[in-house]
Amino acid sequence: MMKEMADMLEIKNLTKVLADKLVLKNITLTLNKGEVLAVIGPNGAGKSTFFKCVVGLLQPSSGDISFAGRQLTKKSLIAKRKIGFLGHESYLYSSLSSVENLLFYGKLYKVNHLEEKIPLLLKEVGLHLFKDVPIRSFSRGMIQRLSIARVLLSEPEILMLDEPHTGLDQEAVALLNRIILSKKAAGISIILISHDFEQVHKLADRVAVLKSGRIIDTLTMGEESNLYEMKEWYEKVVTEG
Ligand SMILES: Nc1ncnc2c1ncn2[C@@H]1O[C@H](COP(=O)(O)OP(=O)(O)OP(=O)(O)O)[C@@H](O)[C@H]1O
Repeated sequence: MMKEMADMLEIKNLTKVLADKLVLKNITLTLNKGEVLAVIGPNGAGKSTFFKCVVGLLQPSSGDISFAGRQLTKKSLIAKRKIGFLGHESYLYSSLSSVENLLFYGKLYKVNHLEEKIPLLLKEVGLHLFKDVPIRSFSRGMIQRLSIARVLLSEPEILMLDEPHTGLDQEAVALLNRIILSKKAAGISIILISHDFEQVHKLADRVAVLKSGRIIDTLTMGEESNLYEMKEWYEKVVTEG
């Protein structure tokens, strides 16, 4: 039981073949409760494919994924309910308002107390003044804020955020980081894909480097770790790995 609490997500020997190419090669990773893990790596390394396999948008070619000690199967609902996935697409409906979009997803995921939760979430992401406007008029940053609200709506225990800072202004980056750190403090486990070393340094407890479909090294961040050293480590690992 203790082990189940510690290991929120356990990925063992995950592989994925796409169009005859081995895109993920034996990925083994564990995510602990309340941990922020950053996955970094060059373009095309397989980061997004890795996320899609874990959340069930892609079927892994082989390997095991367990959530709190329970194996995720092909049609597992656990992944959908417990893992909140923020990908490159917003999955939002442009003709609907913020409130309507969140109502739609809330009903889909059978979220309780939707009427109370939606205004609170829109306030949390700073969109409450635009709550009834069809989102087709939204900027990229506003869409990203609403996507974050959508992901948080079902109160996931794991957040998987694929390049969540992309397209956000400084204020929105700060807001997103506050949300990430407050969820971590509440015991939520978070995996983050990012090309932004500054944000990775601010947020991550551990950093994993994915290159050519393999995790080639990981780094545990301490109190003392600095951004410059993290970048140096990454450059070395990617050059040699
Ligand atoms: N549907 C697909 N069919 C064939 N190959 C694919 C498909 N999707 C992705 N790939 C290939 O898989 C590899 C990994 O792509 P992926 O998007 O996961 O990388 P990434 O690390 O997220 O890259 P980036 O940092 O550029 O977002 C790339 O070589 C890509 O061309």
